[in-house]
Amino acid sequence: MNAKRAVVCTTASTTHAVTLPARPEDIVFPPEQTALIVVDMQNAYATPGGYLDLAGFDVSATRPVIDRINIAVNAAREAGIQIIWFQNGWDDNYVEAGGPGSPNWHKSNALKTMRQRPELEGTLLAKGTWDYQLVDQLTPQPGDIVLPKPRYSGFFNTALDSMLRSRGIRHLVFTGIATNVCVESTLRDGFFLEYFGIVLEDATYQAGPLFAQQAAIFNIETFFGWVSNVDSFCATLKAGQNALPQTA
Ligand SMILES: NC(=O)N/C=C\C(=O)O
Repeated sequence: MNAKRAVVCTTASTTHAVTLPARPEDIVFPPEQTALIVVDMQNAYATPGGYLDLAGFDVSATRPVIDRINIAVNAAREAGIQIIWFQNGWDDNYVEAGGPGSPNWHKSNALKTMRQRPELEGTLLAKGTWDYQLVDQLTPQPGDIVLPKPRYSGFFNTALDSMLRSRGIRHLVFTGIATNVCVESTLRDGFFLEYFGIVLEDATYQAGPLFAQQAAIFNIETFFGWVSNVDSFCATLKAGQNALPQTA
Protein backbone atom coordinates (compact mmCIF):
# COMPACT_ATOMS: atom_id res chain seq x y z
CA MET A 1 0.00 0.00 0.00
CA ASN A 2 1.27 3.49 -0.85
CA ALA A 3 0.97 5.47 2.37
CA LYS A 4 2.48 8.61 0.83
CA ARG A 5 0.13 11.53 0.35
CA ALA A 6 -0.43 12.84 -3.16
CA VAL A 7 1.25 16.12 -4.06
CA VAL A 8 -1.22 18.96 -4.65
CA CYS A 9 -0.25 22.34 -6.14
CA THR A 10 -1.79 24.58 -3.47
CA THR A 11 -2.22 27.65 -5.70
CA ALA A 12 -4.22 25.75 -8.30
CA SER A 13 -7.98 25.42 -8.31
CA THR A 14 -8.59 21.72 -7.88
CA THR A 15 -12.30 21.65 -8.75
CA HIS A 16 -11.78 19.17 -11.57
CA ALA A 17 -8.39 17.93 -10.50
CA VAL A 18 -7.34 14.33 -11.07
CA THR A 19 -4.84 12.23 -9.12
CA LEU A 20 -2.19 10.47 -11.19
CA PRO A 21 -0.42 7.42 -9.73
CA ALA A 22 3.25 8.40 -9.90
CA ARG A 23 6.64 8.03 -8.26
CA PRO A 24 7.83 9.13 -5.73
CA GLU A 25 4.20 9.88 -4.83
CA ASP A 26 0.90 10.44 -6.60
CA ILE A 27 0.37 13.91 -8.03
CA VAL A 28 -2.80 15.95 -8.41
CA PHE A 29 -3.36 18.17 -11.46
CA PRO A 30 -6.31 19.97 -13.02
CA PRO A 31 -6.39 19.05 -16.76
CA GLU A 32 -7.24 22.65 -17.74
CA GLN A 33 -4.00 23.81 -16.07
CA THR A 34 -1.89 21.15 -17.75
CA ALA A 35 0.04 20.81 -21.01
CA LEU A 36 1.22 17.59 -22.63
CA ILE A 37 4.62 18.28 -24.17
CA VAL A 38 5.89 16.06 -26.98
CA VAL A 39 9.62 16.65 -27.18
CA ASP A 40 11.37 16.57 -30.57
CA MET A 41 9.63 13.58 -32.17
CA GLN A 42 11.38 14.38 -35.43
CA ASN A 43 12.97 12.02 -37.93
CA ALA A 44 16.28 13.26 -36.50
CA TYR A 45 15.59 11.52 -33.21
CA ALA A 46 13.24 8.64 -33.98
CA THR A 47 13.86 7.37 -37.52
CA PRO A 48 16.71 5.29 -38.98
CA GLY A 49 18.71 7.55 -41.29
CA GLY A 50 18.04 10.59 -39.07
CA TYR A 51 20.62 12.57 -37.11
CA LEU A 52 20.89 10.37 -34.00
CA ASP A 53 21.23 7.23 -36.10
CA LEU A 54 23.89 8.83 -38.31
CA ALA A 55 25.73 10.05 -35.21
CA GLY A 56 25.91 6.47 -33.88
CA PHE A 57 23.01 6.34 -31.41
CA ASP A 58 20.63 3.37 -31.44
CA VAL A 59 17.12 4.40 -32.55
CA SER A 60 15.91 0.90 -33.41
CA ALA A 61 13.54 0.70 -30.41
CA THR A 62 11.74 4.02 -30.87
CA ARG A 63 8.63 2.73 -32.67
CA PRO A 64 6.80 1.64 -29.46
CA VAL A 65 7.56 5.08 -28.02
CA ILE A 66 5.84 6.73 -30.98
CA ASP A 67 2.79 4.53 -30.41
CA ARG A 68 2.70 5.35 -26.69
CA ILE A 69 2.92 9.06 -27.47
CA ASN A 70 -0.03 8.82 -29.86
CA ILE A 71 -2.11 7.16 -27.14
CA ALA A 72 -1.16 9.83 -24.57
CA VAL A 73 -1.82 12.68 -27.03
CA ASN A 74 -5.28 11.35 -27.94
CA ALA A 75 -6.26 10.92 -24.28
CA ALA A 76 -4.93 14.38 -23.39
CA ARG A 77 -6.75 16.01 -26.29
CA GLU A 78 -10.02 14.37 -25.27
CA ALA A 79 -9.54 15.70 -21.72
CA GLY A 80 -8.98 19.26 -22.98
CA ILE A 81 -5.27 19.31 -22.20
CA GLN A 82 -3.14 21.65 -24.33
CA ILE A 83 -0.77 19.71 -26.60
CA ILE A 84 2.63 21.27 -27.35
CA TRP A 85 4.99 19.78 -29.94
CA PHE A 86 8.65 20.78 -29.72
CA GLN A 87 10.78 20.81 -32.86
CA ASN A 88 14.50 21.12 -32.32
CA GLY A 89 16.79 22.70 -34.91
CA TRP A 90 18.00 25.74 -36.72
CA ASP A 91 17.79 27.81 -39.90
CA ASP A 92 19.38 26.24 -43.00
CA ASN A 93 22.55 28.31 -42.58
CA TYR A 94 22.88 27.19 -38.93
CA VAL A 95 23.12 30.80 -37.72
CA GLU A 96 20.77 29.93 -34.84
CA ALA A 97 23.07 27.03 -33.87
CA GLY A 98 25.77 29.48 -32.83
CA GLY A 99 29.26 29.56 -34.24
CA PRO A 100 32.52 28.47 -32.59
CA GLY A 101 31.80 31.01 -29.81
CA SER A 102 28.90 28.83 -28.65
CA PRO A 103 29.28 25.65 -26.59
CA ASN A 104 26.40 24.31 -28.68
CA TRP A 105 28.64 24.44 -31.78
CA HIS A 106 31.19 22.27 -29.97
CA LYS A 107 28.81 19.85 -28.19
CA SER A 108 25.99 19.32 -30.72
CA ASN A 109 26.51 15.87 -32.17
CA ALA A 110 24.50 16.93 -35.22
CA LEU A 111 26.93 19.77 -35.97
CA LYS A 112 29.91 17.53 -35.18
CA THR A 113 28.61 14.81 -37.48
CA MET A 114 28.23 17.30 -40.33
CA ARG A 115 31.75 18.62 -39.77
CA GLN A 116 33.07 15.04 -39.92
CA ARG A 117 30.96 14.19 -42.97
CA PRO A 118 30.69 17.35 -45.13
CA GLU A 119 28.35 15.58 -47.58
CA LEU A 120 25.71 15.79 -44.80
CA GLU A 121 26.07 19.58 -44.44
CA GLY A 122 22.63 21.23 -44.50
CA THR A 123 20.73 17.97 -43.98
CA LEU A 124 20.69 17.56 -40.19
CA LEU A 125 18.22 19.46 -37.98
CA ALA A 126 17.84 22.27 -40.53
CA LYS A 127 14.34 23.71 -40.90
CA GLY A 128 12.71 22.49 -44.10
CA THR A 129 14.54 19.17 -44.18
CA TRP A 130 13.18 15.62 -43.70
CA ASP A 131 15.40 15.32 -40.61
CA TYR A 132 13.67 18.31 -38.95
CA GLN A 133 10.11 17.09 -39.70
CA LEU A 134 8.00 15.34 -37.07
CA VAL A 135 7.71 11.61 -37.74
CA ASP A 136 4.85 10.64 -40.08
CA GLN A 137 2.95 8.83 -37.31
CA LEU A 138 2.53 11.99 -35.17
CA THR A 139 0.45 14.85 -36.54
CA PRO A 140 -0.35 18.10 -34.72
CA GLN A 141 -4.02 19.13 -34.86
CA PRO A 142 -5.62 22.60 -34.96
CA GLY A 143 -5.36 24.12 -31.49
CA ASP A 144 -2.07 22.39 -30.74
CA ILE A 145 1.08 24.50 -30.36
CA VAL A 146 4.15 23.65 -32.45
CA LEU A 147 7.21 25.22 -30.86
CA PRO A 148 10.55 25.45 -32.68
CA LYS A 149 13.45 25.54 -30.25
CA PRO A 150 17.16 26.18 -30.85
CA ARG A 151 18.64 24.51 -27.74
CA TYR A 152 18.00 21.45 -25.59
CA SER A 153 15.68 23.24 -23.14
CA GLY A 154 12.33 24.30 -24.57
CA PHE A 155 12.40 27.34 -22.27
CA PHE A 156 15.56 28.79 -23.78
CA ASN A 157 15.06 31.54 -26.41
CA THR A 158 11.42 30.58 -26.97
CA ALA A 159 8.02 31.97 -25.92
CA LEU A 160 7.18 28.78 -23.99
CA ASP A 161 7.02 30.33 -20.51
CA SER A 162 4.73 33.18 -21.58
CA MET A 163 2.53 30.82 -23.62
CA LEU A 164 2.10 28.60 -20.57
CA ARG A 165 1.57 31.41 -18.09
CA SER A 166 -0.97 33.20 -20.29
CA ARG A 167 -2.99 29.97 -20.38
CA GLY A 168 -2.76 29.42 -16.61
CA ILE A 169 -0.77 26.21 -17.11
CA ARG A 170 1.28 25.02 -14.09
CA HIS A 171 1.63 21.30 -14.83
CA LEU A 172 3.75 19.83 -17.64
CA VAL A 173 3.47 16.20 -18.73
CA PHE A 174 6.47 15.14 -20.80
CA THR A 175 6.87 12.58 -23.58
CA GLY A 176 9.44 12.33 -26.38
CA ILE A 177 13.11 11.93 -27.12
CA ALA A 178 15.63 12.18 -25.58
CA THR A 179 14.81 11.60 -21.91
CA ASN A 180 18.34 12.49 -20.79
CA VAL A 181 18.78 15.58 -22.97
CA CYS A 182 15.83 17.73 -24.10
CA VAL A 183 13.16 16.15 -21.87
CA GLU A 184 15.28 16.45 -18.72
CA SER A 185 16.63 19.90 -19.66
CA THR A 186 13.14 21.32 -20.18
CA LEU A 187 11.69 19.66 -17.09
CA ARG A 188 14.57 21.03 -14.99
CA ASP A 189 14.14 24.57 -16.32
CA GLY A 190 10.40 24.22 -15.70
CA PHE A 191 11.13 23.23 -12.10
CA PHE A 192 13.10 26.45 -11.56
CA LEU A 193 10.20 28.41 -13.09
CA GLU A 194 7.75 26.73 -10.65
CA TYR A 195 6.15 24.26 -13.08
CA PHE A 196 5.25 20.77 -11.84
CA GLY A 197 6.90 18.30 -14.25
CA ILE A 198 5.75 14.72 -14.85
CA VAL A 199 7.39 12.23 -17.24
CA LEU A 200 5.46 9.35 -18.82
CA GLU A 201 8.47 7.05 -18.92
CA ASP A 202 7.21 4.55 -21.49
CA ALA A 203 6.60 7.45 -23.90
CA THR A 204 10.24 8.56 -23.74
CA TYR A 205 13.55 7.19 -25.02
CA GLN A 206 17.14 8.03 -24.30
CA ALA A 207 20.03 9.17 -26.47
CA GLY A 208 22.74 6.68 -25.48
CA PRO A 209 22.85 3.51 -23.40
CA LEU A 210 20.00 2.34 -21.15
CA PHE A 211 21.76 3.75 -18.11
CA ALA A 212 21.17 7.23 -19.54
CA GLN A 213 17.41 6.61 -19.40
CA GLN A 214 17.67 5.15 -15.91
CA ALA A 215 19.76 8.06 -14.62
CA ALA A 216 17.42 10.67 -16.11
CA ILE A 217 14.39 8.95 -14.60
CA PHE A 218 16.18 8.68 -11.25
CA ASN A 219 17.05 12.41 -11.32
CA ILE A 220 13.52 13.42 -12.22
CA GLU A 221 11.88 11.13 -9.65
CA THR A 222 14.29 12.10 -6.90
CA PHE A 223 14.97 15.80 -7.47
CA PHE A 224 12.88 17.53 -10.11
CA GLY A 225 9.46 15.96 -10.66
CA TRP A 226 7.32 12.86 -10.93
CA VAL A 227 7.36 9.72 -13.06
CA SER A 228 4.31 7.87 -14.36
CA ASN A 229 3.29 5.94 -17.49
CA VAL A 230 0.85 6.19 -20.37
CA ASP A 231 -1.71 3.66 -19.10
CA SER A 232 -1.98 5.40 -15.72
CA PHE A 233 -2.24 8.80 -17.43
CA CYS A 234 -5.06 7.63 -19.73
CA ALA A 235 -6.95 5.83 -16.95
CA THR A 236 -6.67 8.88 -14.70
CA LEU A 237 -8.00 11.24 -17.36
CA LYS A 238 -10.85 8.86 -18.22
CA ALA A 239 -11.85 8.58 -14.54
CA GLY A 240 -11.75 12.38 -14.31
CA GLN A 241 -14.04 12.74 -17.31
CA ASN A 242 -16.49 10.17 -15.93
CA ALA A 243 -16.62 12.10 -12.65
CA LEU A 244 -17.65 15.36 -14.38
CA PRO A 245 -21.33 16.34 -14.08
CA GLN A 246 -23.15 15.04 -17.21
CA THR A 247 -24.85 17.69 -19.35
CA ALA A 248 -28.29 16.83 -20.76
N1 LIG B 1 15.91 16.14 -28.47
C1 LIG B 1 16.99 15.87 -27.78
O1 LIG B 1 16.93 15.39 -26.65
N2 LIG B 1 18.19 16.07 -28.40
C2 LIG B 1 19.35 15.45 -28.00
C3 LIG B 1 20.55 15.70 -28.61
C4 LIG B 1 20.72 16.70 -29.66
O2 LIG B 1 19.79 17.38 -30.07
O3 LIG B 1 21.87 16.80 -30.13
